[in-house]
Amino acid sequence: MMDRETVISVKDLTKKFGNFTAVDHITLQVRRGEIFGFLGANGAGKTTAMRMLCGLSLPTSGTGTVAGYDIVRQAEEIKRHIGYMSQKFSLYEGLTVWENLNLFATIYGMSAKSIKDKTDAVFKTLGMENMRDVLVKEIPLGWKQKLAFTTATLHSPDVVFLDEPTGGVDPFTRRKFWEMIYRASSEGMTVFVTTHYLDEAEYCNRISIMVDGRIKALDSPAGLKQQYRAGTMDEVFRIVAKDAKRSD
Ligand SMILES: Nc1ncnc2c1ncn2[C@@H]1O[C@H](COP(=O)(O)OP(=O)(O)OP(=O)(O)O)[C@@H](O)[C@H]1O
Repeated sequence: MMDRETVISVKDLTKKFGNFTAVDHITLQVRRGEIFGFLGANGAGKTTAMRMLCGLSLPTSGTGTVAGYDIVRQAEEIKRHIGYMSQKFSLYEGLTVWENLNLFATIYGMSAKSIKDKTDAVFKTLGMENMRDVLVKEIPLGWKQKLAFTTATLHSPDVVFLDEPTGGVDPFTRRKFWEMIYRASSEGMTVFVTTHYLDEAEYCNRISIMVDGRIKALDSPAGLKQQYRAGTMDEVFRIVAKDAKRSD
């Protein structure tokens, strides 16, 4: 039986495309408030696995629950209880910062009052008050990422899935983005994040490393470094992924 603090739990999750097994029997559990890093080389199967966890794609076999809902039978419920941000985040470039927030909040079914309270708080925390009426296409990438994270979490989901959320920005801007992740996690939100930046892997509570559709390693950054006698996560990753066949 799953305990109440387990927010993601999957067993032998598998996805095949024809004869090709993109995700091969992965098993993992993630706790409430945990920051879980989902690493793997290109083509390892991260996005495919994440889509199944978000209720966007059905597994070929295996079982699992996200936020207490069954990934096969209750995909629609899952979509309501999670947030999702991908690298090509879904902001509307031709709308202002405020209009974007308002649009997503309305889609989530939030009341006018809670939209106002929440967005006022967001502008304040992010120091974005003076960007309220600026078109999204005119703000820097780092701000867009923060805004995309904010829109993905406005409805206080149990889990937020972040697919390479900080692609293309410098280490300082990435660090700032991670401050938002920590804040969300300290408020009890579970964060499931893929990244290619191994410095970011160090910020996670636990990490799994996928190779050719399978989870080859899973532990805290310190635990993995110890296990592989490595000084950095970069080294750990190279050791674990060295026999990968799919990486390009
Ligand atoms: N709809 C599909 N049909 C056929 N093959 C697919 C499909 N989606 C993904 N694949 C294949 O499954 C494998 C895993 O892809 P996936 O996008 O999940 O990897 P990833 O780990 O997210 O990689 P990246 O870091 O490059 O995004 C790849 O070999 C990909 O070509």
